[in-house]
Amino acid sequence: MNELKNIAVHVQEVAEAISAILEIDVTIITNDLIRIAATGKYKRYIGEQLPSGCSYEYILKNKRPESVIERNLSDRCVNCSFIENCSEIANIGYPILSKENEVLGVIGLIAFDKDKKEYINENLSNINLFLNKLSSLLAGNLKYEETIKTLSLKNKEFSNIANSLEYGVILTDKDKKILNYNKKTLEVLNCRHMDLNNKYIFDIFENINNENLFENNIVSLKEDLNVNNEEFLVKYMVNSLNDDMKSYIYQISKYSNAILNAYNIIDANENINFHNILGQSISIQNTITLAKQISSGNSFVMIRGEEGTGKELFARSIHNSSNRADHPFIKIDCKNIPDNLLEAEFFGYTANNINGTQKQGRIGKFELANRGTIFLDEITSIPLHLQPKLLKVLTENSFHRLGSKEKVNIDIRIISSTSNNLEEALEDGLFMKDLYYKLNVIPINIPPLRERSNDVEIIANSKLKEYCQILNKEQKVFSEDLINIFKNSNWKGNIKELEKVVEYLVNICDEKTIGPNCLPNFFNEFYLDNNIENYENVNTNQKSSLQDLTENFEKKVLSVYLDKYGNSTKSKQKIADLLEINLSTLYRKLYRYEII
Ligand SMILES: Nc1ncnc2c1ncn2[C@@H]1O[C@H](COP(=O)(O)OP(=O)(O)OP(=O)(O)O)[C@@H](O)[C@H]1O
Repeated sequence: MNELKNIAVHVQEVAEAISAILEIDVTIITNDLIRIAATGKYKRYIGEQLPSGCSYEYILKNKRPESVIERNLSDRCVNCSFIENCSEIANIGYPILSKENEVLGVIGLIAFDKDKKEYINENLSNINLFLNKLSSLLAGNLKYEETIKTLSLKNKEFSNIANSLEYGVILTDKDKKILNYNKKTLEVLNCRHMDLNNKYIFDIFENINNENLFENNIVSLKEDLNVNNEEFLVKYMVNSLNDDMKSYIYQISKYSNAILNAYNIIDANENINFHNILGQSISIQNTITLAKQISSGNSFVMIRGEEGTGKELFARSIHNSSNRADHPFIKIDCKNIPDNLLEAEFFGYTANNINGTQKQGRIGKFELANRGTIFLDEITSIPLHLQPKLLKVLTENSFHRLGSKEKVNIDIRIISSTSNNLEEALEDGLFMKDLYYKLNVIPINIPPLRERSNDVEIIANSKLKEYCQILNKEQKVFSEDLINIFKNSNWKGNIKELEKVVEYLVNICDEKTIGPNCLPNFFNEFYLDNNIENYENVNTNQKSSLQDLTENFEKKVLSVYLDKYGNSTKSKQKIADLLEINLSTLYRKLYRYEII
């Protein structure tokens, strides 16, 4: 589309102005020979195409002004398809050129009688000068129009971006007077337009710090806006061309939401559920059934089990199956947070001003978990002095942030866990009995892996599949021998440990079938230490002679040593030495058990 058409109204005004000054008819055409403005006779032809071969075509082509003073003598008119009907006796045309020297159209002055023809003829150079100025003016207007349109589009784009943001954005001038804000601002601050219009940023926030650019300021609202007593994270940026041309952008989010979002990003909790808990053994199936049964209630749950048995997995599954699932699941690692920091971790603290130094407040995990679940991991590590406070909070469903007198009401479900001997801690007075009763409403015990060796194969194979995918390796399988070793291992670290061994094997074993030869040394040692001498593994229900059992055990010992030290003659000599038998005795036994 020709750009002049975008400013057609303005072009017509220019045409009228020229005509009024020079008292000559004016027409303005585009570079595709469409008349977009005209005065006098030609006004009714606005919008129509000019005849082909007309004198303006030359101007468009040559980008130079032209004048036709003697129509019938001019070679500019001989090719014109309208020549027979044309009543013009003289004209002058001036090209409208852009800054880039592109021709946009032509301004034409037309004489229909002798007087006007003479006027043109006598004032040719002055008229040209005048038209030159007008042509530049029109081209300039076009640029201006384009700039305005681009700016309006940009403005729209920025305002749409600002309105799609998840946080509030306030724009102020250099004196911090509010100029604009996005829709989210009203929602985040829970206020109305009238609370922000014609206000300064200091009229909105209580203790906004103007020094810390780009830093998050924790601020609260001024008293009259302060409905929910919430705190906000405010970050601000300066836009500046010079000292006078300066504005500020304030990015505002609710403090609790900001922290919670950060948790949600770090903590990919939402997909974990009971279907993630593997195992067919009766003991784990019973545990899952119980956990499912109690998940919908609000009663506190205490999960007990050795290290790595899946306590957290159960806790998350319970939360995600409960009607709290849409609210946070927040884990507090009681064992790894120093005693003196645990209380602040639980309940948070308020901003204070010590020795003139502003200390920012911090929201506690109990506040963050409101309406959700707190998973208190390893509760026996909660220091004695904190236990009565915790009991009080859980009884009253409210607490105070450290340094604050204000009560914060909460609605949370506690799932606690321990892998320690809690009875011993109770006996020794290291854990308050009342707190224990409060937390232990529904006890869930997770059996260790060694008591459900049938689950080992399922879990090992499932983790193998998972790690092959994670580590981008071809799908591998475990050999039967390796599965047997796994089944007979002690797994002190339970599933967590099995998982690590599987991860190790996927990393280092290149073969498709992973056998015992890939096992790490530490595993062999662990296995030897814990299993060969582990007589608990003897199946007492099976009817076997002592000789059979002994031979079985002997075969197992020899296999494990062969796996560990290898099958070469030198290795066999080493095994014989270690087991304090002759090399020939070792060979005899290997042949007998068919493991050579
Ligand atoms: N039954 C199970 N099926 C599949 N994976 C499991 C199972 N139990 C535990 N896991 C996995 O084992 C690892 C350890 O589980 P989790 O952290 O829940 O155990 P934990 O008892 O809380 O451990 P810790 O005592 O070290 O805190 C996790 O990767 C978890 O997904």
